[in-house]
Amino acid sequence: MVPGYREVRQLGAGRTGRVFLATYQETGAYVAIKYLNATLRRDTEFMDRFRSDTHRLVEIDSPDVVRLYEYVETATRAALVMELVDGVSLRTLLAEHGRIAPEAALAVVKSTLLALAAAHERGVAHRDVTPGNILVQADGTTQLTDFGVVVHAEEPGVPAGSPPYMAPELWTQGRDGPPADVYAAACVLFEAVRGRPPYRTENGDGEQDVPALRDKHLVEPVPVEVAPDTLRDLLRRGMAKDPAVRYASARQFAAELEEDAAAGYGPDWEKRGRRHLAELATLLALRFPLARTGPAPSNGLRSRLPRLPPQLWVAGGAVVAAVVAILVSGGGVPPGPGTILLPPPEVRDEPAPATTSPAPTRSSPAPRRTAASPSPPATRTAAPPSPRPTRSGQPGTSAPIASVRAATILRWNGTAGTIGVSADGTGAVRLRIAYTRRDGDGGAARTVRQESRTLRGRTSYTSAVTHDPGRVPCGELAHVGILVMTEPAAGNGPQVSEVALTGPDCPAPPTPTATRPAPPTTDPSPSPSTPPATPPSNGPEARSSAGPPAGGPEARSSPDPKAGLSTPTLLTDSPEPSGGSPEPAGEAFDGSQGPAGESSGGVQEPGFASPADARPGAERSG
Ligand SMILES: Nc1ncnc2c1ncn2[C@@H]1O[C@H](COP(=O)(O)OP(=O)(O)OP(=O)(O)O)[C@@H](O)[C@H]1O
Repeated sequence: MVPGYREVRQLGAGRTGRVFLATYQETGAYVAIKYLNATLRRDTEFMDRFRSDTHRLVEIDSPDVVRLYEYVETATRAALVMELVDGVSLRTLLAEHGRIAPEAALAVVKSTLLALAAAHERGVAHRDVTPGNILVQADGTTQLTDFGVVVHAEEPGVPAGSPPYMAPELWTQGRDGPPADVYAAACVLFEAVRGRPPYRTENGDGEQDVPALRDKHLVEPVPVEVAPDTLRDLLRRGMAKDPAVRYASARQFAAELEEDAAAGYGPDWEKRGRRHLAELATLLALRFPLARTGPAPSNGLRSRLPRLPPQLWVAGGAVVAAVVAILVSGGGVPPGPGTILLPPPEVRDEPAPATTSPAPTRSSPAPRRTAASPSPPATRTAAPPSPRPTRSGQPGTSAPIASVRAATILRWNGTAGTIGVSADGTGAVRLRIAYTRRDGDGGAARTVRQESRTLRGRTSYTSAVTHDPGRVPCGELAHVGILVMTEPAAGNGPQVSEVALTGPDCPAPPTPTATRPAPPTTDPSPSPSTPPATPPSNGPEARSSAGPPAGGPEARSSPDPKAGLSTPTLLTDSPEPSGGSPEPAGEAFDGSQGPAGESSGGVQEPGFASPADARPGAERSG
């Protein structure tokens, strides 16, 4: 383990190394640490270039780039300590949801291009722009990671990179650089709206036929005809075979994308795109690094297993057993000559952001240090950084906002529940709630309803929710879930809870020997007109409970026939030490509660697509 950090668990492994969730011991802040694999470490040409890139990468302070805090190299390890992004990769999102709406694709690629521009302007190329290196957070913002970490394909003579995204000049001259990054970003734009990269060649075993793929990149026209009209020019120029015909820079591409997107989808295209991404990402919230972990410990690591639903609650994918082991410690990285210590994670107090439009600026890193000793630099002594810098990214909100410490599902039984929110200030907090249903034991969860509420004027809120879970057929099982997130994002991340409701017993089949009609019986299944929130005594029964992934009291499910009778109102409030705010209610509904995808007052933001809208065939084309 890198000195000064404590490993929590492995987040994943790819072709270039393994990534761990870790905490910075001194402050408890979460970070992600990537260990480069041995093949890369043995490649001296790669290492020389990479080392020099890291010196420039550590200086990039852009909301679109995953911040590099430290690069630590010893004789046996090379580790990148990075900002932890509590989200999923675009690759995972596309694998689960298929293609995404054009506005969402444009929003991702705009952010990616701005990230590339920030790096290019410092003389660093990414070299491997793929959906796997774009991380999507619960608020729909995205960040680009893995700059310069690129491997050679298995085939001899194939340049380093990911073949589905490699520009012609890379194939023919091995020329990487900004134009090749622009090409790859355009390929990602195509993939986001089509659900597959622009060129595909698979041999019989489902593996890529790399030489055939090379030929397609070199000669086959860009398949713009299958893309929405608005995107066609962008794809044509972004993926031009000749780098001289391509956009001159990532920044120019971003500017033209912005223009075309506004012309094709209206001025609020980005807001809609981010909301769409936010919804798709939060449906995968149990895959977020912190969903399994809980809030950052203030001092050291809390040694406890996360409380999790027994099954991963995801849409569009198989339900997988979530067996999580927390790895409390890892092998130590022996300090030695050659250790390079770059600036440590930024240490910040966490004032509530003053405005919502730009992402908070991260302070410039401290001057770079080179040290042979593992002792932390002097700048590591201040207060803890936040678990993740809360990016504002709250499109459309203009009221002052608070920073949200935690959102907790205090109670959830499938028809009613209680959500607690604590904030550091009295500014507005948007509470977003999605309700899901999954029938049977397997299957995918689908969002059946979503709502949002604005909380303001207090620092602590308790908000009641009610929900009609729908009918559960006799003898069957339905899993009814609630997903809670806030804007700004809560320090403990999105919260989820799911309960299983069982339908009533099925009536026994009539016996064939009966000679006269049986006396009338009550239909054990609730009729569709049964009031939703008052399940009959033989109605759906909550069979199991699932606690929130982290923090706060566990959501216990118990059948509560009275639950849900009350209108969703609010709220209790913790007294302010200053004597309390004269402000009235802390919660204001900013819309009604309608089925997902329905336009219902202020809840469904214009163009806030439901997951169904994102599925193939639902695209808007120019
Ligand atoms: N800064 C980060 N914050 C949170 N998760 C991260 C971060 N960096 C990487 N991850 C996650 O760690 C996992 C492994 O990442 P890694 O970059 O090693 O593999 P990859 O991108 O899947 O493949 P490749 O190495 O081929 O690029 C992925 O699930 C990725 O989303």
